[in-house]
Amino acid sequence: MADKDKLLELREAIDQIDRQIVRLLGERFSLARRIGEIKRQSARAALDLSREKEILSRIIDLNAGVFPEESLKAIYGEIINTCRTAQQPMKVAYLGPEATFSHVAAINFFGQAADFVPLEAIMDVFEEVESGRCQFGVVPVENSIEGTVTSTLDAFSEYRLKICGEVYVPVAHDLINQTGRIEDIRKVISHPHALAQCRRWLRKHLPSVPTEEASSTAYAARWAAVDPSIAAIASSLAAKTYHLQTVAAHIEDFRGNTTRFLVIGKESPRPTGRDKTSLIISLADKPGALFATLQPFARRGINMTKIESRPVKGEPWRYLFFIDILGHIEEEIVREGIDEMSESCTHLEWLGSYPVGDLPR
Ligand SMILES: C=C(O[C@@H]1C=C(C(=O)O)C=C[C@H]1O)C(=O)O
Repeated sequence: MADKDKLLELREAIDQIDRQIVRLLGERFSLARRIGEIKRQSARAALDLSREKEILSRIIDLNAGVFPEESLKAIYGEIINTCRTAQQPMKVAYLGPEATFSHVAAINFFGQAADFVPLEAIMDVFEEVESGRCQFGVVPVENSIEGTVTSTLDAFSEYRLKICGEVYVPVAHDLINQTGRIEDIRKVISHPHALAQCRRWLRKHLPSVPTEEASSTAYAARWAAVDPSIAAIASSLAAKTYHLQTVAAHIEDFRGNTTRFLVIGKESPRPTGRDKTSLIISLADKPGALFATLQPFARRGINMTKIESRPVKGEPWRYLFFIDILGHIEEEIVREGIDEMSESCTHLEWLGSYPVGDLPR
């Protein structure tokens, strides 16, 4: 057969497969909608992360190895995210404006099909979810260089919301402006953290150009979009969103900079087999109080991944402790550990159990 005929034949086979894929995607979407109706009748949550995890690992096993695994995961992730929206409108509040790293985290967790609502402050995100105007919210909780985002921790003691998931986002900073030319830059604008994280690069490449602080990297990008003399340090999503060009990518002085985000909602997901549990406790004012509260986990071999103290507002020198442990509250060993812990603290609140997020590679 001539090359031309062979090409036509193979392309016809691909067209045929695409028709099947699109038909099957529609069928999958309709089935998800029917499942959604049953869930509604029985007042079950639409989002079922443990079922999603089962599906994803089965899909990876089914793959004969020809199709690259990371791409398969990404495609399937997006299919599942879209099928979720057949069951429930996924309205997701995040710390805006558009193209912040919170937005990147929200897209990573909920896919492109969700309805994203940018808000001005972390408190607003909690408010929007508590009021039910959004089903979920995404807020930053910790950066690997700058440490804890204290306003997020503080909001947990004011709102009765649960953690539904965590997302780790690599923080890569790009220098962006209208032309992509370094010669056009008269001022560099960004969030103080981003400026601090790119200090050495700026000193080397733009030594005489002044910098100015903005309330977020995305605001800085918005600014650059209306002023050709300004460059912003922001995410590549910000460059795309505000139609800017990249002068230089990855200008951060330290690689591996990562931010952990929390997904908040009204209820926590079921166990998936690899989960984390978050708690807030307060202690009696006596020697060994913290030691006594943590012992129930140590004895059971439960790994504590984080402990952080925050002052109690209006009660000087009293503290709340935020604790993360590995495991789900529905696992007996975790439940018992928490029950025993509650005997030695003055207050204990379960913030949620949720799947452990993947660390960026
Ligand atoms: C379809 C379902 O609902 C949602 C969508 C899923 C999917 O598209 O595979 C899986 C779990 C749920 O988050 C289901 O529960 O089976």
